[in-house]
Amino acid sequence: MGNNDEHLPLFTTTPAKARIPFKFYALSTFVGICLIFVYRLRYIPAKEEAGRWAWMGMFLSELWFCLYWFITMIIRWNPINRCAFKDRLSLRYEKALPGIDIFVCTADPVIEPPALVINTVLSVMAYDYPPQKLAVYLSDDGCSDLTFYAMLEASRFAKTWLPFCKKFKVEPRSPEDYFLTAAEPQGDPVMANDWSSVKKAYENMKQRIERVTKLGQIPEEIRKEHKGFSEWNLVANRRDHQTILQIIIDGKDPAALDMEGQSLPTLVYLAREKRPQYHHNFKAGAMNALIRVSSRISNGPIILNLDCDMYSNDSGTVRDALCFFMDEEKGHQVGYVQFPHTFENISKNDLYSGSLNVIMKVDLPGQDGNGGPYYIGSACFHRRESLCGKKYSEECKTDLKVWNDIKVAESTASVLEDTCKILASCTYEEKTLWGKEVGLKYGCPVEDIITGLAVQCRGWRSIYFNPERKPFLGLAPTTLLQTLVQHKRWSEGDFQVFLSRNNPLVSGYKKIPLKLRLSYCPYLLWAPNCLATLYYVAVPSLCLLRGIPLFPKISSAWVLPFVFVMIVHRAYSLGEFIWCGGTFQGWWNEQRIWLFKRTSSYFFAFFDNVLKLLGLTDLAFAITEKVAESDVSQRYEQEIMEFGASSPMFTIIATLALLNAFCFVGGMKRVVMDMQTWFSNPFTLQILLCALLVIINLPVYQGLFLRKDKGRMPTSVTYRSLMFAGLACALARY
Ligand SMILES: O=c1ccn([C@@H]2O[C@H](COP(=O)(O)OP(=O)(O)O[C@H]3O[C@H](CO)[C@@H](O)[C@H](O)[C@H]3O)[C@@H](O)[C@H]2O)c(=O)[nH]1
Ligand SMILES: [Mn+2]
Repeated sequence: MGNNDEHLPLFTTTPAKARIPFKFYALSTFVGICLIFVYRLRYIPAKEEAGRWAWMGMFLSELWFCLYWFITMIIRWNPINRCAFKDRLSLRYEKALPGIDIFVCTADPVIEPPALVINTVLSVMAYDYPPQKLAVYLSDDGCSDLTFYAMLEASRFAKTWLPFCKKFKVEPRSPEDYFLTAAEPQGDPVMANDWSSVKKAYENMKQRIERVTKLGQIPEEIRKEHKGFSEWNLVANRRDHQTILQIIIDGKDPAALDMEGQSLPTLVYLAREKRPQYHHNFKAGAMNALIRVSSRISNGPIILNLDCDMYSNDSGTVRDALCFFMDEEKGHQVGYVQFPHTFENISKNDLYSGSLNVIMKVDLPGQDGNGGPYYIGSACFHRRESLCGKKYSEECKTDLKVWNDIKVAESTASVLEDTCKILASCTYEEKTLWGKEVGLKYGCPVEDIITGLAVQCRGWRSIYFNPERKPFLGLAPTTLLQTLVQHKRWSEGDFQVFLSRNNPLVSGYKKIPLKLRLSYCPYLLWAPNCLATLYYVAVPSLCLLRGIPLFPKISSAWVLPFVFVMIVHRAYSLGEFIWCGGTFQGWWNEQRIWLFKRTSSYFFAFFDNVLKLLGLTDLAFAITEKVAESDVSQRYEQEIMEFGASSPMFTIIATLALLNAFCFVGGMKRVVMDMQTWFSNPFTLQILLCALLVIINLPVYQGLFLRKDKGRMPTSVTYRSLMFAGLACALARY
C-alpha cells in the first residue's frame, strides 16, 4: 500500500447518467401541459351553458396535477449515486472502529411473531464487526414474555450461530432465511456435519419458540430458567406495567463467549414503562427510551435503527455505513446514512405495489442530489449526537478520535438494569426537550420524516446509499386493506407535517436549500391528491352520462396536447418502472393501486387531518401485520386481489368502479344513438377515459360479482356501492 492511499476518500459521489433524454421528456411534457391550459382557458363554457362548473373543476384538477408533476420533476432533476470503500476503511481504522448500537423495535407478539423478531436480532448480532463494539437492543412495546423468551433462546443460539456465520461466510445472517435457500455444503464431511447440526439446532429452537407462542404463556419449567420472567408477575397488561430491562448478554462480561471462545455482542431487552394516563408516542417513544438506556450501557456513537421485520441481508453493511461517517474530508458533516427498504415477500408482479422500487431507485437518489434523503424509519444509521439535538458545526471534525475513547461507567449488568430503569419511565421526559428537540419527534405517525427533517435543519448532511446487494429485507403488506391502511398512515402523517409548523418550506427556510425543501413536498402532499383524482375519475364520466363534453374532439388539433401528455407521461412512468426492475404487469398493477390509494387512503387521510385541525381526533399508528392466514397468503401468491373485509375504503373503490361501468354503458348508448363518427364525436376522449377506468377496475368487478372465495368483496360493500353508484348516476342523468 502506497502512502497516497491514505488520502483517498472512503466514499465517492457520482451524478446519474442519461440526463439529456430525461430533460427532453420533462421539457416537452411541460409544453404539452401549457397547451392544455391554453385550451381550458380559451374554451370555458359561457355562463348560461351547462358544464361551466364542471369545466372549471377540470381546469383546477389539471392545475393541481401539473403542480404536483412539477415537484416530482424537481426530485428527479439531478440524482446522484454513492460508492463506499470498505477495504480502505479496514486498512485505516480496523483498530479504531466506533461502537455501534442497534435498535430493533417490536410492538405486538401476535402481529409480529417472536420467531420473526429474533431472526432480525440474530442477523444483526452476526454483523461482520468486532463483537465487543456491537450492542443490540430490542424495544418491546408489546411487553410480552413470549418475545423475551425468544430473546433468551436467541442469545443461546447466537453462541453457535455467530462462529458458524464466520466459518461458512454465511449470507444472509438471518438463520430462517439462510436455511430456507442455502444448500448443504458438499465435499468435506466434517463441514457438512457441522452445517446440518447447526441447521438442526435452529429448527429445534424455532419449534420451541413457536410452541410457546402458540400456547400463549410461558410453561413453569421455563420460567424457572431466568430471573427475568418474574418481572411479568407485576405486569397488569401491555398498556399498564413497570419498565422491564434485562441485559441478556453483557458483552463486557469476560464469561460471555461463543462456542469458539470469542466475545459476544451485548444483547438487551427493554419494555419501557407504560401507564394508561401517559401517552407512549408509539415508535418514537420507544426509540427515545432506547437512546437513553443505551447511552448508559454501551453509548455507541452510531445508532442503527431497524423494524423487527427488517433483517440484515448483508453482513458488511455496518462497514459500508461507516465509510460515510469516517471519511476524513466530509464524514464529520454526516448526520445519518439511509439505506433502501427492500422486501422479501413481493409477489411476482407486485400485486399491491409494495416494492417501493421507484422510491428507492429514483426518488431517494434524487433527494440525495438535492441535499440529503429523508429518514424513512428503518435501515438508517444515525450519529447519536445529531439525533440527540446537537447542531452541526465544523468542530465536529474532532469526533473521530473521541469516538474511540467513549467510555461508560463500569458496573455489572444487574446494577445497570436497576439504575437505567428510570430512563425508560413514563415521567422521565416531563419538562425535558425529548420528543421536541432531542431524539425522535412526537405527535406524528411519520416520526421518521419529521425527525430527519429536523436533523437536516440542524445543519447535518444526510446520505443515501443503495449498494449492489440488498442490505436489508423486510415484509411488505400482503392484502389490499393492509396496503391501504399503511398508506393512509403515511399520507396522513405526511400531510400533518405539511400543515404544521414543521412544514419544510417554512421550518427549513435559510437552513436547507430550496430544492431540498421542495423535494419533501411530493410526499407531504400525497393526501390532497385525492381531491383532484376523485374529481377526474368521477366527474368526466358523470358528464358523459349527462351529455356535457369536457375534452376536445378527435378532429380538433387541441386533442394533441392531451394525447401527447397522456402517452408520454405514462410511457415515461413505464420506462422508469421497468428500469427499476419491474415487469409490465407490475406497472399495470401499480397504476391500479395508485388509483385505489388516491381515492381511498389519501381521502381518509385528508379528512382525518381536517378533523384533527378542528380538534376532533388524534392521529394514531396502525401497525402493519406481518403474518396472514394460509388461504390469504395463497391468494397473494396467485396474485388474486384480497378484499374480504367490510371497510369504507372498499366502498369508495367499488362505488367508483361501478359508477364508471354505468357511465361507460350510458356513454356508449349515446354514441350509438347520436350516429356520429368517433372522429367528430365530442365525447370520444371521455369514453376512452371511462373505458380505461373500467379496465383498470376489472379485479373489483370480479370481487363484487364473480368470485366465491373468502377474499371476495363482502355483500354489504356490494349493496352499498351499488346504491351509491346508482344514486350518483341517477342524479347526473335527471
Ligand atoms: O407503538 C408502536 C408502533 C410500532 N412500533 C414499531 O414500528 C415499526 C414499524 O411498524 P410497521 O407497522 O411495520 O409500519 P411500516 O409502515 O411497515 O413502517 C414504515 O413506516 C413507519 C412510519 O409510519 C416507520 O416508523 C417505519 O420504520 C417504516 O418502515 C415496527 O417494528 C413496530 O414494531 C413500535 O415499536 N411501537
Ligand atoms: Mn413494516
